[in-house]
Order: sequence, then structure tokens, then C-alpha cells
Amino acid sequence: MTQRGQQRGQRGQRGSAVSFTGAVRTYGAVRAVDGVDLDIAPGETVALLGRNGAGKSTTIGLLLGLYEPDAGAVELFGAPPERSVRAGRVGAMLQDARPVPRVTVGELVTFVASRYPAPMPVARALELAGIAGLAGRRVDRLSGGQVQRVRFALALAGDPALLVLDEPTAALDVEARHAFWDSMRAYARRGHTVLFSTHYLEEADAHADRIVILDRGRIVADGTGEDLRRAAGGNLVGIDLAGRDPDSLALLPGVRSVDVQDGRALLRTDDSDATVIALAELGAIRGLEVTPASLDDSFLALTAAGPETLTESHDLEPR
Ligand SMILES: Nc1ncnc2c1ncn2[C@@H]1O[C@H](COP(=O)(O)OP(=O)(O)OP(=O)(O)O)[C@@H](O)[C@H]1O
Repeated sequence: MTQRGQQRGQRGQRGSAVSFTGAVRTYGAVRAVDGVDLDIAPGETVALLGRNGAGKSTTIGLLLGLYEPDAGAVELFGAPPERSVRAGRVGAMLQDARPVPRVTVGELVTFVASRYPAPMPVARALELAGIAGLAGRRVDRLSGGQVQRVRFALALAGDPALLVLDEPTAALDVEARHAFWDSMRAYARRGHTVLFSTHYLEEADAHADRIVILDRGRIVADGTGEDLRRAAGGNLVGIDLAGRDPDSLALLPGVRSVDVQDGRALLRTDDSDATVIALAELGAIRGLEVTPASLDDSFLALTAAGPETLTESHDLEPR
């Protein structure tokens, strides 16, 4: 059984960690979250990926019970979000949370940990967040990246079953990013559920079991990085057009789309062998190049469609 299959099985026995059913949240005319159905099993690490304004922060706000859905329902561990949050089962790292001034890092983390029923040792939270050396420093005198790591320590302090991280690496330098992901993975390996939002495709691919792509408030894809690449067309086949009409290329086997630039056609294809054979039969293989579609290509393909085509999500694995 796949890891996801096992996790779905676990959910059957233990219920969902996160469950959205037709959730909607509007701001005036803007449907920031527009009918989201999402189920996350205990122990899964899920990336919420989307462009600016896609609805990631609003989804996280609904999940944490910061806002009520206008329609539909959101539950954490089978109960309203507030109940799970109050019970200390959820730790969150939000984008705009400002640590209180004039206290030290150690004091702040100790205070927050004390609000939880079964916190982790403060030293452990500081160590996981990579700020053991900053315990005695005032939080209002830290750099942006250091504050970000304090927020991570605060999210971890209660040893929560569900860790929710809104763009957790936004202010971090390369080294801090690596350290952050190492810690996050170590936490997830202990059976905790993690949901993080990001703009970075590589981070989602490298650090999540599953990637959920949001676009204009809707889920347009849900699967592993590999699933997403396949869903968007597995390979790119490039050829020199040499005066050939690019429209006819769209009809070749496997081809999903054709982009033309500087006299070259780039064919996104599900079946590059069949596409290349058909091109060869047409005598159209000048400058032939076959490359796997990157996750970037897939992401752009999945989020480039007009609003009317976004009503159905690509559920990439049978449930
Ligand atoms: N308080 C608000 N009032 C009005 N509109 C809002 C509000 N918060 C969010 N929106 C709108 O809802 C949509 C979704 O915003 P949201 O912040 O959830 O997106 P996001 O994916 O987190 O974006 P980013 O990656 O830029 O942080 C956007 O169109 C945004 O302008």
C-alpha cells in the first residue's frame, strides 16, 4: 500500500486531522475560499501551494477557527477548530504574528508552553527552531529571520498533534531554511500532522507527502509532486518548426498543449514516445529535445486555466 493509502487507512480508524467540506469564505465580492473539500489524515505532511491571493492564508484562518466559513464546514480531529485549538492540539505559525516586546525568547517560549497541557521541554523547542543560542535575547531586538524562528519555536512549544505553518520560510536565509525543514521533518516523523503553505514549488515537492494546489479559492490539484507532474503532462518535446504550421501539432498523440516561441514549438505531452514517433513520421524532428516537465511547468499549467475550467479539481489518487 502507498504511504497515502496507509494514511487514508489510518484516517478510517482514527478520523481526519483536518476536514473541510464545501468550505466558503467571502470578502465582499471576493470568494477567497470557494468550496474547498480537503481531508488530511493524522501523520500526513501537506503543502498548500498557490500564487499570491490564491486563498492559502484564508484557508489556514478557517482551519484555525480564526474565521467562520460562510458556507460548508471545517473540523479538526472531528470537532470545531476552536475546541482543538483550546485543547492544545494545534500549533500555528502565522505570517503576521508579532511577538510581544520586552521579553526574552526563553521567557516567551516558556510562557506559551505553559498554556499547553503537555508541552515539549522549552530547551527542545528552542533547539528544534535553531535558536538555542538566543534564549536570553529580547524578542523585539531580533532580525526578521530570527523572529521567524521564534514563531516556529512558539508553534512547537505545546508539542501539538497538528502544526500549521503559513509561509514558514519566507524570511529565512538558505542555511536557516535547510535547518527549518530538517526540524519540520523530524517533527512530522514522530507521527504529527503538518500543514504548511508556500509559494515555493521545490519546497512543497521536497518536504510534503502531498501537495494541494489552490487557485482562486479552489483546489485545482491534490497529489504527490509526481502525480502533479503527470497530471499536467509528463514531458516537454521541443522541435524547430522550420516553417511548419504549429496548429497541426496539437492533434498528435499524447499532446496536451503547444507553445510556440522563436520558431520552436514546445509540446506538453502525456506520451512522449508516441509524440516523437508521430513527429518522426511527419519528418518534423529538427532540433528535437525531450525533457521531463518540471513541477514549475505543472504548476503553471494547472493554475493558468480560466475560472470557468476550475470547478473540478484534479483528484490525483483514488480515494
Ligand atoms: N481581510 C480581507 N479583506 C478583503 N479581502 C481579503 C481579505 N483577506 C484576503 N482577501 C482576499 O482574499 C483572497 C485570498 O487571500 P489570501 O490572503 O487567503 O491569499 P494567499 O494565497 O494567502 O495569498 P499570499 O500568497 O499573497 O499570502 C485575495 O483575493 C485577497 O485579496
